[in-house]
Amino acid sequence: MPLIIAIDGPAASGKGTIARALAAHFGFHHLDTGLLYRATGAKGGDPVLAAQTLTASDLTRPGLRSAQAGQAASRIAAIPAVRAALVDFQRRFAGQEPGAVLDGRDIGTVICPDAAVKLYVTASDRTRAARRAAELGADADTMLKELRERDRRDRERATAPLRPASDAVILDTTDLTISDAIAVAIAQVNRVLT
Ligand SMILES: Nc1ncnc2c1ncn2[C@@H]1O[C@H](COP(=O)(O)OP(=O)(O)OP(=O)(O)O)[C@@H](O)[C@H]1O
Ligand SMILES: Nc1ccn([C@@H]2O[C@H](COP(=O)(O)O)[C@@H](O)[C@H]2O)c(=O)n1
Repeated sequence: MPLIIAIDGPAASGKGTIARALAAHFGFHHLDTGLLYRATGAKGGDPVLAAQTLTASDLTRPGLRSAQAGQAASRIAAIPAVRAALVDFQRRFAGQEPGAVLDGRDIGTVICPDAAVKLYVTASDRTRAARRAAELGADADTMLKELRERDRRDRERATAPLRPASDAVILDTTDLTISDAIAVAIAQVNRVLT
């Protein structure tokens, strides 16, 4: 049985950083599920058709990490048929041996409700905005507005809203360095493995 690690949380909380580090540490596969929504939003046209026909090359389109691509992703992510079109791919990915780490918004609640480890990674919105501003070379106040708007949309949508699974461990990275946050996450997985 593959071991599944589900990592959810709001924008720029450090999910991807932790997910990549866990996958490298344990030799697991990693899927940034946000990229599926970013690529779907960036394709344009009918978003349901875009999700149904998503290809590997769509995931390498330039500009997918931009704030605009994040906003477009969160709009199309509220459409139930878009989400439904992406479920099978994510579940198949999660089923790979020896294990997989998936990060997103609904991994522990909808995609992999039986995941062995569930982390909900968060941080204060100002901290997240400052980190994202530094990453993109953007203004922190603009990023704060963008993150708040996206988080609100993600939390308030009717289908698969952003929320911690009832059995998720909350990992607040506001006052943690990247290496401290990774160490806490590794310890959490080791608790399940031993
Ligand atoms: N504990 C931390 N301390 C300082 N910076 C961090 C920390 N964790 C992550 N970062 C930085 O914050 C930024 C956002 O992190 P990351 O991309 O991992 O977040 P995310 O939750 O995956 O974002 P998104 O929701 O957009 O996919 C990156 O530049 C990353 O290097
Ligand atoms: N499992 C997921 C992952 C992402 N989304 C939506 O995509 C947007 C972009 O995600 P990032 O992780 O790259 O920031 C995000 O704001 C969500 O709207 C999702 O719904 N479910």
